Amino acid sequence: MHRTTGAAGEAPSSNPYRAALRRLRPSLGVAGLFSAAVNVLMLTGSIYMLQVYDRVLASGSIPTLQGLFAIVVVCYAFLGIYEFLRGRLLARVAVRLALDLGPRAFGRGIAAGAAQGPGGRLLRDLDTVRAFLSGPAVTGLFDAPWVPIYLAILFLVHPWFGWLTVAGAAVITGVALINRAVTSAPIGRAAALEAAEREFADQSRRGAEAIRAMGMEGPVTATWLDRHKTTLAAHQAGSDPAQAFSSGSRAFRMLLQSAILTLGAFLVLRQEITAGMIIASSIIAGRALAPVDQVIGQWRAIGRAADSHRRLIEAFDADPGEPETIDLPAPTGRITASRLTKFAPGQPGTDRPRILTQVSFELEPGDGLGVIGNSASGKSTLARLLVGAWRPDAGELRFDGATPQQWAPAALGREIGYLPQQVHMLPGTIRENIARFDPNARDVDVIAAARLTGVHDMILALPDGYATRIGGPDSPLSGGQVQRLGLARAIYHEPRIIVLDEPNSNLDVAGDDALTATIKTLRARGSTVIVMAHRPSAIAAVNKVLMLQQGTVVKFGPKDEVLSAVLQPGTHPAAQRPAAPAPARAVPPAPPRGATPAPAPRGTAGPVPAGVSAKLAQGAGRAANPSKPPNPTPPSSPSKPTKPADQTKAAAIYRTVNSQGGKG
Ligand SMILES: Nc1ncnc2c1ncn2[C@@H]1O[C@H](COP(=O)(O)OP(=O)(O)OP(=O)(O)O)[C@@H](O)[C@H]1O
Repeated sequence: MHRTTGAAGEAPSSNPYRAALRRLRPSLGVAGLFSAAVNVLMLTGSIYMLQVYDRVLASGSIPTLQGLFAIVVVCYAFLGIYEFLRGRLLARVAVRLALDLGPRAFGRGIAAGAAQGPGGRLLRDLDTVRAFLSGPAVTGLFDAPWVPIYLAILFLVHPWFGWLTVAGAAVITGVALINRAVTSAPIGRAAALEAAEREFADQSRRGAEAIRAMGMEGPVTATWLDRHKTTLAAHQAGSDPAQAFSSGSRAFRMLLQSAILTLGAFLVLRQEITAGMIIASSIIAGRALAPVDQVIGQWRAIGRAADSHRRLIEAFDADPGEPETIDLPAPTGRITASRLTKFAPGQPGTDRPRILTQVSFELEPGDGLGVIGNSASGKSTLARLLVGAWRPDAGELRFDGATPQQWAPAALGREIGYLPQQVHMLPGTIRENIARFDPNARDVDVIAAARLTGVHDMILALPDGYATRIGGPDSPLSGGQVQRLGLARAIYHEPRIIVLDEPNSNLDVAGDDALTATIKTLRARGSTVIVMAHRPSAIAAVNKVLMLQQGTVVKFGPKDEVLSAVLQPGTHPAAQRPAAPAPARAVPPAPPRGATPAPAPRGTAGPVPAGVSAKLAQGAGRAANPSKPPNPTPPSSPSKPTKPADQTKAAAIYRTVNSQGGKG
C-alpha cells in the first residue's frame, strides 16, 4: 500500500510544509535558549562600565580592575561561543527544512510544468524561507523578546531612560512602517518587472542562434533595454523614498544615543544617578534598540520570507496528495480510452478551447497504433493524456481496467515509455539519461535499450561513450541523435505502454529504419506502442490507425482499412462532415507476453483530411520497405502479410500522391 507522506508518522492529509516546520520546533527552541544566553551575556559591557566608573575609579583598586576584566574576558568568550552555536544551529535548521521539503517542492514544480499551471516557483519560495532561517533577520527576531527586558533594566536605572528609549524605538518603528507602506507597491511592481525581464533575457539566450543568424540582435537588445529601463525606473520609484527613510532613521538613531548621554549627564548633575550609570544606560539602550534596528534593516527579507511562507502553506494546503494505491500487477498494455475530452490548460471558469472531443479506442497488448492527423489536430494532447502528463477533463483512460491514478505513480511510470515531441535531455551523462536517472540502473539494461533503438554504436563512437555529458549547452549531439536517445530512454526496461510523439521528426532514412525495427520488436515482445505521426514513415510498424481531425476521431481501425479509405475516389474531407467519435471496440483477447500480436479489429471507413491522405500514402510505401525512398510498394502491417489487393491500392495511392505532388 502506498500513500503520500513526508516523514514517518505524518498524517496524509496534513500540510507537509507545516509538518516540516513542526519538526523544526525542538531545534528552534534550543536556538531560543542560546539566544537567551547571548542576551544575558550582552549585559557584560554595561555592568563592567558601571563597576569601573563607580567602584574602580572611586576606590583606585588595580586588583579589582584586573579581576573585573578577567570576568569580562570569560563572559565575552562564552558570548562568542553561544552566538556561534546559535548561528550554526539555525543554518542546520534551514538545511533540514530544504532537504525535508525540497523533493516535494521539486516534484510540484515538475507537475506544474507538465500541467502548465502555477506552482513552479515553490522551490524558489522554499529557498527564500531557507535563506531567511539562516540569515541575520531571524537572529533579530530571536533577540526581539529581550527588548522589554532591556527596557525594564533602563526603567530600573531611571524611568526617564526607559521612556526616552521607548519613545526612540516607537519613532524608529513608525518610520519603518511608513517606509513599508510607501514603498511596498513600487517594490512589488519592480520585482514583477524584473522577473519578466529575466525571462526575456533567458529566452533570448536560448534562441541566441536564431537571433544572431537573422540579425535580430539590435531590435532584441533594444526591446530588452526598454524593459530594463522600465524595471530600473520602478526600482528607483521604490528606492528613493526608502533611501530617505533609511537616512533619516540612521540620523535619528545617532541623535537618540547622544540624547541618552545628555539625559544621563543631566540626571548626574541632579545627583539622581551615578556617572557609571550614564555609560551603562547608554550601552543597554543600544542593546534594546539593536533588535529593532536589525528587524527594520531586514524588513524586505522578512516580508519576502513571509510571502513565500504564505505561498508554501497555500500550495501545500491545496495539494490533494496522492490517493492511496495498492501494488497492482504491472500493466500488460491493454488500453481503453473512453470519450477522452480535454480543454486547453487555463484557469477554471475561463474560456478554454476544446482540444480533444470524446476520443475513444481500445488497444490490446502488442498492438501498434498510429495516430495521424493534420497539425493541431490534437495528437500531442492525446499523447500527454495517455502518459498521464495531463489529465482528461472528461472521459476515462484505463490500463488493464484500472485508472492510472490507482497505480503508485513510480510503479506505473516504470511501465510507461514516452518520447515527447520536444525531447529534453537533462544535464548528465548519456547513461544516466537513458536509465531515467535511476541510481540502481544496470549497465546491461542501458545497453539493451541503446541496442534496441540502434544507438549503441553511435554512442560508442563518441569520445566518452556512455559517459558523454549531454543536456547542456555543450551537448555534442545532433537533433536526430537526441531524438534517438530519447527513444532509448522511452523504451528503457521495455515498458508495456509506449507513446512516441513524432518520433522521426529529426531522423534520416537510417533512423527511420531503426525506429520501425524497434517498434516491431517491442510489439512482438508484448508492448503496446502508440505513435503520433506527422511523417507517415513513423507508422510503418503499426497495425491500427486512428485519425484525428480538430480533436475528434474521424477513423479508427486496422491500418489497411484506414489507409484504403484514404484512397476512396471522391473522398475529400472538406466536402464531408466529421464522423461521430469512434465507439470503444471489442478487441480479440490479448496474446501472451512475447507472442506475435493478434490480428487487428476491423475499423470504419470515413472522410480523412487531404494533407494526411497524401502523406499516409507515402508512409504506406515506406512501411513495406522502410529502407528505401517511397515507391509504389503495397502497405504492410507487421502482424499481417501484405495482400495483392493492398498492392493495387498502394499503387493507386502513389498515383494520387504523384498527381498531387505530395511529399512525406
Ligand atoms: N498548452 C496549451 N495551451 C493552449 N492550447 C494548447 C496547448 N497545447 C496545445 N494546445 C492547442 O491544442 C491544439 C492541438 O495541439 P496539439 O499539439 O495536440 O496538436 P498536434 O496534432 O500534436 O499538432 P502538431 O502535429 O503540429 O504537433 C492546438 O490548437 C493547440 O493550439
